[in-house]
Amino acid sequence: MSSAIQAENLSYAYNGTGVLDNLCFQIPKASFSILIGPNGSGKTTLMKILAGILKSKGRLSLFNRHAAQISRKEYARQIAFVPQHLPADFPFTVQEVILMGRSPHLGILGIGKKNDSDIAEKVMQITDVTHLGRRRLNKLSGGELQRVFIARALCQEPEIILLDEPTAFLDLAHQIQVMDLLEKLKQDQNLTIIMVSHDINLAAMYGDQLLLMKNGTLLDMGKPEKVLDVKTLEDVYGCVLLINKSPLGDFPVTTPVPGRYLKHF
Ligand SMILES: Nc1ncnc2c1ncn2[C@@H]1O[C@H](COP(=O)(O)OP(=O)(O)OP(=O)(O)O)[C@@H](O)[C@H]1O
Repeated sequence: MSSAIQAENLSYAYNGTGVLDNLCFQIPKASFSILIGPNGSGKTTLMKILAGILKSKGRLSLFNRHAAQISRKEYARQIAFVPQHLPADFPFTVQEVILMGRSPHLGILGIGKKNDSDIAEKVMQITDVTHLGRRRLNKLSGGELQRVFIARALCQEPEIILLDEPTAFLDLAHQIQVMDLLEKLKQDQNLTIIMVSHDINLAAMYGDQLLLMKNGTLLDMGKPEKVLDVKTLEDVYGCVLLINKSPLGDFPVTTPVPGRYLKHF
C-alpha cells in the first residue's frame, strides 16, 4: 500500500524541552489513523508538525516527497487541519468561513472558481450545517462550531485531513455522524484521515491503525485489537481497565473501572 505520510526520526522541543522523541511511522494512503495517549503525551504537537505549523527535526514526507520541498500553497491543498481549539471570534458567517477553505485553490489575483460555492454547499449538507449558513461563529454551540470547521477543512478538498479531538464537543448522534462521514470519505474518495481522540472506544471502532503515544514516544501502532492490550493501557494511563470484545464486531471495548469496584480486581 502506498504511503501518504512517512515520518523518520521526528523530534521536537519547546524552548529546549524535548516533547517528541525520534518518532518513526508510516500512514498508508486512504487509511483512518487515530492517535491516542494520555494528556501531555505529544499528540497535538505531532499534529501541528504534520500540518506544517511546527518544524521538527527528522524527515517528513508526503506522498513520497520531502515536506521541505513542498510549497506552502501546495501543502495547504494536500493537508487540511482542524485544530483542537477553534477560533469563535471571527467576524464572519458560517458560510463565509467554510468558503475560506477554498483559498489554497484560488487562481491568480485570488479569484475563485465557479464551483467553489457548489463545493461549499455540498460540504455544508454532509456536515449538517446548512441551516447555520448565515449565523455568526460566535453565536454557535461548541458542537456546531466543530462541525463548521470540519466543513471548512473538507471544502479545501484535501488528500489528507488532520483532526485534533473533533468529536470532543459532539453529542452521541453527531459523533457517529462525523465518524461515519470520515469513513465514507476514506472509502469513496481515498481521503487519508489522521485524528487525535481521547475516546478509545470510537478509536477502536473506526481506526484502521491506532498510534499509542506516551511521554513523547510512539509506544505502539497497529490494529486496535493489537494496540489496545489491557496491561499496556493500564500502564500508560495509570488506571484499572476492563477490555471486552464488542458485541458489534471484531474490536475491543474499554471500560475504566471506578474506585468503588476496585476491590473486585
Ligand atoms: N506552546 C508550548 N510551549 C511549551 N510547552 C508546550 C507547548 N505546547 C505544549 N507543550 C508541552 O508539550 C507537551 C506535549 O503537549 P501536547 O499538547 O502535544 O500533548 P497532548 O498529548 O496533545 O495533550 P492533551 O491530550 O492534553 O491535549 C506537554 O508537556 C505540554 O505541556
